[in-house]
Amino acid sequence: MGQTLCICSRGSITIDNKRYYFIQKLDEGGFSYVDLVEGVQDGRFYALKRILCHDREGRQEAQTEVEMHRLFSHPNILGLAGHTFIERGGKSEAWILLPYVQKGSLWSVLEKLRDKGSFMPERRILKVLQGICSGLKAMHDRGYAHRDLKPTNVLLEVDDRPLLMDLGSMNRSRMEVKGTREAMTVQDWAAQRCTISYRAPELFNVESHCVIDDRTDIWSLGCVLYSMMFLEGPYDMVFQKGDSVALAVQNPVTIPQPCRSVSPLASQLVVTLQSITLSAFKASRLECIDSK
Ligand SMILES: Nc1ncnc2c1ncn2[C@@H]1O[C@H](COP(=O)(O)OP(=O)(O)OP(=O)(O)O)[C@@H](O)[C@H]1O
Repeated sequence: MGQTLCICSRGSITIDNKRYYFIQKLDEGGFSYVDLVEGVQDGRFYALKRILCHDREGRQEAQTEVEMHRLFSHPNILGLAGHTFIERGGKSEAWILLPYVQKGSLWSVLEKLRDKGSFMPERRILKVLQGICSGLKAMHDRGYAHRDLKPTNVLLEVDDRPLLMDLGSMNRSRMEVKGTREAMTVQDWAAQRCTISYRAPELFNVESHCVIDDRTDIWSLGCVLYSMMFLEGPYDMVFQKGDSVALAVQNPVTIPQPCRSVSPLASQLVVTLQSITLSAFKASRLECIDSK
């Protein structure tokens, strides 16, 4: 995979000896451009994610993203259709070819509901949540964490089957931090790679002796569930107002009142998910203090 590529004049590209026509731009992420392309042989649509790698580290990160897609063959994790690296003017660009998911991201679905003054029925929320949990579990079972779970990183198939995507921040779920320097490295990495309003508390101020694990994803999962229930993330407003998210995540999450359309059980679930991770985080801090 990733051996050959040519860019032809009629707006087509070749990856692994297969030709694809450029159709249109799809979206832009923080690290990439995403275009819609069509396979000449199979007539299928694909999303071509292009990541500009500024240095060797950037290239390695893109390579890791490719490997993470390859590692999983799961109904709730986006697969890989092909990839290549191209070199241009001393810089390299990673081209990651992914199956195109027409309905788009969970976030775009939530935005449309909000614009219509509508909401997501609880049954639908639970179905999507179950799929997300299943994809996350597959990652955690193999010793990896997603680290950037959020509604823009979940694609929805027409039947609402969620697909976890943007695997560029994934790494081994257990990170043992030994000393201030390592703590700063993890904290700086999290500041770049884990979206602030879905970032777990332990990644804001990384302790100098601690273990970071896959509970960071469970925190983000709680935020995603909250977004499905209230059509905005629990810390979106805090961030938009310019207040400190790092501070806000230390306190219990607030449920908008009056709490429309969701049962007390569902609101309790979001609070529980987050309090589990927050208390685990506080307990691990106490262990750190004790062991010093
Ligand atoms: N396979 C796909 N099918 C449909 N749309 C896609 C696909 N892949 C990406 N997109 C669209 O492109 C957007 C950006 O993709 P992606 O999140 O992978 O980029 P990114 O640069 O890593 O973004 P960020 O780091 O800002 O989350 C997605 O939110 C989605 O709207």
